[in-house]
Amino acid sequence: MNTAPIAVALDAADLETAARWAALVTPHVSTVKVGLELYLRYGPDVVASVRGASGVKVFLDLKLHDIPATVAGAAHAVSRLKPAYLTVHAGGGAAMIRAAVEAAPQTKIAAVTVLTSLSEADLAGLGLEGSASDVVRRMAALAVGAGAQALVCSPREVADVRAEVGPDITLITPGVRPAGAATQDQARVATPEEALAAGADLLVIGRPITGAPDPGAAAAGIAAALRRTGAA
Ligand SMILES: O=c1ccn([C@@H]2O[C@H](COP(=O)(O)O)[C@@H](O)[C@H]2O)c(=O)[nH]1
Repeated sequence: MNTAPIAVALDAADLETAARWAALVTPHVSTVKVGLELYLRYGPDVVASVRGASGVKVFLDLKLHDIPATVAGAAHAVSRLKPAYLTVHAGGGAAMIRAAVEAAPQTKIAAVTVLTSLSEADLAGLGLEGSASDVVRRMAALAVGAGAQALVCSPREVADVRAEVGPDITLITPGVRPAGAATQDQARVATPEEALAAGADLLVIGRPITGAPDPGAAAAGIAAALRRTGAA
């Protein structure tokens, strides 16, 4: 069966839970995502634990942000884990992004443009000029110019970003919530169907799946809804 273009965020407090969630969702989704909490608790071994025998793609969401030499070293260090994607913050600048790209040639470097937890008011508070879409598009152009092969943005900007960077860049969208689901700490959100229709390639979905009584059934339900609507 074809899996849905979803990366399930395995934001668990312990490795057993993360590995169990991964085993439950991998029949239905293309990718599982390891974030800072899990990686900092358990280190590199976490990747093999969630990958299991299924061969599911692993998205390493470490959001590297440091001087270019340090990011190059970190990207090189984790590239042996063979993640499909590794995140860096676009705000680290072009030289930093390029350093990551050169240090991990087998991994798609995904630049986080503007965190999906930030609202338009937050951006103004940070002194960033323009709408969220303006800021995201500026970050996207800079990151792609530095060699990033993927971008992380909210589903609300994805159509504008696609117009900015063209068809060859993988657009990844957290901030995805099925209709009626709680937004929690996400500020710029849309439904899975809206995100794909706007041009997203990979939807990051965490708590709406992992917080469900049966994460496997929740992932299967979202995947089936996307197939029904023709979105995936
Ligand atoms: O801008 C960003 C970048 C990364 N994330 C990560 O995605 C998941 C979202 O989880 P939900 O439970 O679906 O909110 C989480 O791991 C974040 O670290 C993001 O949300 N926004």
